[in-house]
Amino acid sequence: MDVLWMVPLLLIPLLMWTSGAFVFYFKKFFYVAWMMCLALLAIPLCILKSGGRDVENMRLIRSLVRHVKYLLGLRFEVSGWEHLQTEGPYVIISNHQSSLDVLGLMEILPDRCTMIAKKELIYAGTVGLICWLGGIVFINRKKTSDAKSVMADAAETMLKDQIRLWVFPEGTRNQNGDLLPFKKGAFHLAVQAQVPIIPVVFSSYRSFYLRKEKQFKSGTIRLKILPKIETKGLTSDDVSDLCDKSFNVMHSAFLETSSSVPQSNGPVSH
Ligand SMILES: CCCCC/C=C\C/C=C\CCCCCCCC(=O)SCCNC(=O)CCNC(=O)[C@H](O)C(C)(C)COP(=O)(O)OP(=O)(O)OC[C@H]1O[C@@H](n2cnc3c(N)ncnc32)[C@H](O)[C@@H]1OP(=O)(O)O
Ligand SMILES: CCCCCCCC/C=C\CCCCCCCC(=O)OC[C@@H](O)COP(=O)(O)O
Repeated sequence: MDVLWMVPLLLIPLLMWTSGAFVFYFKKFFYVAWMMCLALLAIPLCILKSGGRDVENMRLIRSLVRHVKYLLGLRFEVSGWEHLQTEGPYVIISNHQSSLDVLGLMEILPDRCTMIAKKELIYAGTVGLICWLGGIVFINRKKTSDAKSVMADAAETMLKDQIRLWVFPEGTRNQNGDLLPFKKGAFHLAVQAQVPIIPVVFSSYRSFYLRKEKQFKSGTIRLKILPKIETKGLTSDDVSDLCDKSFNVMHSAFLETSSSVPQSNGPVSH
């Protein structure tokens, strides 16, 4: 009789373990904690290697992050590698569903490529510091004039230092099953630097990751690299059309890749 009260005590952890919500919180916590630890390891290595803030640090960051997908049960299927075989600077644009996008980004990140990110990211502990060391360009989304001026400087730096920049033109994370309308910054940047745009599409995460429903299963992400869009000879008057054209090709690719993503059921093989 005395031991009967222990049954719920044993059952509760068992139920939590098998419940989707427990797995969701566990995986999210693990992801953040692991990235923080990796960043802690990367900080001294980057400082020793490059002496401080340098886009070359992204090589080391990329190699340290690549295994994380296995720990979370995620698999990437990449197509269109040939479109990244472009010399010199360019702007990569991609959709943005979650902080998990960093894993896909690191799968295909070309050399000398860094990102544009919201300035709040710099306060994310060791991750913030590693972002700064990796040369990430921080913008204040609430002050368009500041963001524009930082991006104008970035256009000059791209050309001077032969740097590629990755921008999330939706301007925020979005998991509504579609793309948000694009902000214009990435297109002004490409036109100002007169460099091509390479669109990249992540298929929908909804088959394995649902933030509101607290679901985080194993799953497959299709990463489609699309043909470059030239900006040579374009001016600021062409930015709206360029933005619409980029949105349309990415929207079609998003719908196409998302409809054919394999459903996730338990662990995946790699
Ligand atoms: C080893 C262990 C490591 C562990 C850690 C692992 C990894 C770390 C490393 C990497 C991690 C990287 C992760 C990065 C993720 C970051 C994701 C983000 O932060 S997304 C959010 C930030 N990004 C953006 O917001 C970019 C997109 N936004 C824009 O481009 C915006 O346009 C804007 C510049 C912010 C302005 O915003 P606004 O809301 O005002 O947008 P509009 O587009 O409507 O523009 C208004 C108006 O201004 C004109 N405009 C816009 N930009 C420019 C410009 N550059 N020059 C000139 N004019 C500009 C625009 O045309 C509009 O005018 P009009 O209406 O007349 O056309
Ligand atoms: C002092 C400690 C603070 C802890 C903060 C934890 C930080 C997260 C740590 C690890 C996560 C892995 C790396 C992620 C970088 C992801 C960046 C990202 O995706 O930012 C969100 C931003 O694009 C859009 O934000 P909004 O949805 O517009 O707002």
